[in-house]
Amino acid sequence: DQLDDIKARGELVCGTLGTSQPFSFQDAATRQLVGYDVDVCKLVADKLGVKVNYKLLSVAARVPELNEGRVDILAANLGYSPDRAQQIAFSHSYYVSPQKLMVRKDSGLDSIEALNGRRIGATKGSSSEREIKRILDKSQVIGYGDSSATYLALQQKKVDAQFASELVLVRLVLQSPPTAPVSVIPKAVFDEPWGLGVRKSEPRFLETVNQALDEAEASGAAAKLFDKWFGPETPYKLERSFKIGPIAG
Ligand SMILES: NC(=O)CC[C@H](N)C(=O)O
Repeated sequence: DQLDDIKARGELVCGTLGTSQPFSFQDAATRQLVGYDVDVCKLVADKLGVKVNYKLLSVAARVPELNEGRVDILAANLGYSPDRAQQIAFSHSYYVSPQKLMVRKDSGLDSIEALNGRRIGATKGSSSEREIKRILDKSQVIGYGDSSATYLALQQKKVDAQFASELVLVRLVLQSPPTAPVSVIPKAVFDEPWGLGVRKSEPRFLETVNQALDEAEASGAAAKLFDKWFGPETPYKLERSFKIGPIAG
């Protein structure tokens, strides 16, 4: 099975985004791929005693690349949703993402309810795109290739709001200060657990992945990784509000 294959090969092929600071991105100084998703995948490789080979994927390509066997595992901002869980298996959750709406300040739109019936931009193929259609069911949801393209559409007034993970939104504003000032509506639309993705046909591999995550939780290594990427020394200054564990499906 896949677990034996990976060990024999000596390499875990991990699909990640590569464009999503602080989850997976190129370090400006070293040019290395770094981030929380990158480190979490490395925990799994270490448990298996193999090296990791990262493959960069778009948001929409993640599930097909996994199911067609071109990567072993996804560590790619992958949010749990019931319909996605029909297609792939999720590991225990290693991050919980508040999902938020960002608007232009001059729009006067300042609540989740005010956006129902408006145009909302989200990344094509993301759980954000799918879920916001369901929750704000009077809205027109427009999909863009990635979060930067959606952000541009918000700036250009092609959409009234952008829906994404809080840190994706924070990062967009830090990276390219808006020409039109924006604000994030403080109340989360929902909290999305993120997991590693594996093929449904590989329960033994999934079991080992979960062991690696659970061991990192028990040893404190997972909390350390959280602090490294999101803690007081980072621009985000977040406190860890979750523990690694099974996703309540
Ligand atoms: N833009 C993104 O990073 C998309 C991530 C989103 N949480 C998803 O799983 O689809």
